[in-house]
Amino acid sequence: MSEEIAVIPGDGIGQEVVPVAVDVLDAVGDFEFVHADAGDAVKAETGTALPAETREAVEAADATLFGAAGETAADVILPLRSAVESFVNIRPARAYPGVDALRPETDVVFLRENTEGVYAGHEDDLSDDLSTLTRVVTSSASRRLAEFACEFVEAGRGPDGTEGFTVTHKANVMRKTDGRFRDAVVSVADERGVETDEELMDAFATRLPLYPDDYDVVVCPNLAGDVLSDLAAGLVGGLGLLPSANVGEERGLFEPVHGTAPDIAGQGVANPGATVLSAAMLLEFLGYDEDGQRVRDAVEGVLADGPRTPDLGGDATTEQVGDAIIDRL
Ligand SMILES: NC(=O)c1ccc[n+]([C@@H]2O[C@H](COP(=O)([O-])OP(=O)(O)OC[C@H]3O[C@@H](n4cnc5c(N)ncnc54)[C@H](O)[C@@H]3O)[C@@H](O)[C@H]2O)c1
Ligand SMILES: CC(C)[C@H](C(=O)O)[C@@H](O)C(=O)O
Repeated sequence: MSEEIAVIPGDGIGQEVVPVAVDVLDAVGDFEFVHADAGDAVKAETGTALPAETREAVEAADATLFGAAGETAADVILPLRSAVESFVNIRPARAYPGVDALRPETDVVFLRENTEGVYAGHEDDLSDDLSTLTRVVTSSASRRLAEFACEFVEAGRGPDGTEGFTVTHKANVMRKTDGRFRDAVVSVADERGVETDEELMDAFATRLPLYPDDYDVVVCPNLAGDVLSDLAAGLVGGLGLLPSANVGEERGLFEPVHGTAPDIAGQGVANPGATVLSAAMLLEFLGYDEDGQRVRDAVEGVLADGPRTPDLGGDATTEQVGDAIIDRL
């Protein structure tokens, strides 16, 4: 292994959890790490939240590990997702043995459209009283996401080797935009013979907590994927456990779903699980499936036996949990 990995801790607990994930990657491989800055602190210092050299480091690297940015998050992570040309954000949410979860049966993977929707829209103040936002949906991006979703389930990458997926949307109201999204996704799945079911996203938000067993892979528009994956985090033990992979044709950016957690930042007690699990996704993206699985097993072992950080009812520090994960490796 000699791949180059760009490492951007960012702000808040990003500075605490990313070093743990780098140590984990270092323990299983021989990577070249290129450190780069982004976020609120670098903006305060230099006037820009995303320096050109950081973007260049991400474009040059084989993969990127990102922590979180604060107020400037949208100015950092959205351009970085596009710097790796990622069209899908994979967000697995599962409960782990030993972790007190609201819904221990939860095992669901969100495949979030990563380029469009309101995130690609233009926001305007048109008067003292009126602000507007446009929403962008193309058949091509929706079809590309659907192709990925089909390949994902065909390759058995979904929970329990599921062979189909759920598509969630609000095409009953946003008939043009979500209608286009829904039609494109369903027609690709039909062409490929992949089974789908559809659910309006408001009903989905009720049904997921009630019947988590009913869902394995969920394909959703960009904003819906953001909100629904956080909802799922609440079912499995919190944001400290949700990793994500922004995947493009050639490059990927891996980040926890959580943000900078200002309420606990600086205390050294953030749960590094989400970021270490993101590093496991990075390893798999680079083709090191066995190492990715080893990391996942180590995290799972520590979650089961402890030590655990306070968000999971323990009293361990980030560093102690990191050391325990590395001991298992
Ligand atoms: N990708 C990103 O960079 C990203 C993502 C989300 C939010 N943000 C930014 O983060 C800042 C804070 O946002 P927020 O408070 O809404 O969301 P958050 O994810 O930072 O925190 C929400 C809650 O979850 C807890 N939490 C999150 N991660 C945790 C971890 N690893 N271990 C233990 N507890 C954890 C926090 O303590 C907090 O109570 C905002 O400025 C927001 O813009 C950035
Ligand atoms: C901070 C924000 C731009 C980001 C998003 O909406 O994608 C965050 O909520 C996330 O889930 O990573």
